[in-house]
Amino acid sequence: MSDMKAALNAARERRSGGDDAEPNLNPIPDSGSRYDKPIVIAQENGLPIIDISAFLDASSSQEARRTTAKAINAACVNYGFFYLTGHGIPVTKLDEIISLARDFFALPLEEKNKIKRFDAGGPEGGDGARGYQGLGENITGGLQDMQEAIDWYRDWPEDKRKPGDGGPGSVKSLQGVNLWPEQPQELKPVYMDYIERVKIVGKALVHAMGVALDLGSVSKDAGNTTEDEEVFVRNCDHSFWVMRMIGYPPLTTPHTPGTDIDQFSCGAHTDYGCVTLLLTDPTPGALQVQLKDGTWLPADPIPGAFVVNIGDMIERWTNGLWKSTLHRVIHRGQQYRISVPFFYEPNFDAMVKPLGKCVEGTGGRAIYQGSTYGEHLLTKVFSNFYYSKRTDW
Ligand SMILES: N=C(N)NCCCC[C@H](N)C(=O)O
Ligand SMILES: O=C(O)CCC(=O)C(=O)O
Ligand SMILES: [Fe+2]
Repeated sequence: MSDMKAALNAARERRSGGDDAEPNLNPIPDSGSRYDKPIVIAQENGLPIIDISAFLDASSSQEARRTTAKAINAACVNYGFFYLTGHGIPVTKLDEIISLARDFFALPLEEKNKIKRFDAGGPEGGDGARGYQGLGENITGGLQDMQEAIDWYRDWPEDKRKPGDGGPGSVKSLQGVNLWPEQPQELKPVYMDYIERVKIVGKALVHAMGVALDLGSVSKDAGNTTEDEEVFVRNCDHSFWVMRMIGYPPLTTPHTPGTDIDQFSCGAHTDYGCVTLLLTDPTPGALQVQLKDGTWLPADPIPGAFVVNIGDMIERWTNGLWKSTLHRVIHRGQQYRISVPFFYEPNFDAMVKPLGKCVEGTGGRAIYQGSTYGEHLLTKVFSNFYYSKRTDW
């Protein structure tokens, strides 16, 4: 932990413009636009590439949809991860998202802290989950992640507040409104527009997943009205989405082969809900995905494509047929890395339990109990922050 602390302090020092400040704190990659190359449509030895356009275009044929759905099923059974193309969001828009994030993180800490996440010192005091989190504030697997970030969630309107006392696991931290930076000025309108577009892609994707599981063939005669290919679409019709804008300074401690890695940009974890649509800058070698044999595969960005992975709720709905895959970030590159995952999630109150069709297909026994997405999210949120007043770290 002391190495980690030293590294965090060194990074803070550099970013606050200490004596040995490096001039190139937050450089824009000099490779030009990341979208100046043609979109790759197939690749060897990597994650599969899925084109989602058949589920976005109302006039596409059943056959085209079936083909896409089959590819999704194979990708989800084998990896839980894939690249997504054909999403219809212009590359100029994606470039703008990354460059505005870069501009925000390059601001002085004092400016970023104007929208700091409310930290009352721990679960007992109640805390806010929305807003800016500085280096060292995020925890994964008990270790501090070398990253800073902003989290935005679906709005939680005042008149829909649930009673919450701010006690352990309280829903209070997720209620309220988002905190938006004043600088750069265009960030809020550009990101709000992006959220609307990426939600459409998320909806198409969970629709395709219902088709991929062949849920349309579930018999309604057997009194089953809750399982059909739109089951995920319905459970996400008020998606409690999360958007996270992350900045990663390069890790500072070299790793000795043969020893445990003790510093991560983001430690190994699974995502919590339905599908994550991840947009990153072109930095290679940072995001790694765990394969079934336990080895780690780099999931390097493909220009114009999202990296998509399924979350814990899809694993639960499919009774483990599709796994919510472990992934991690180890960024030892030269430049400051940006990523913007959009988590398209179920409704906060969606009850998630294994689908009958999936239970049948996985040996006949449900391996998960039912609970709501909100309950799952709350347990995660509270183990994710370094609380200022906790002393047991
Ligand atoms: N909504 C999501 N997935 N947010 C990002 C999760 C990063 C890992 C987290 N600290 C953990 O330990 O789960
Ligand atoms: O930065 C990345 O590439 C992935 C981040 C991630 O997995 C997460 O925030 O859940
Ligand atoms: Fe993740």
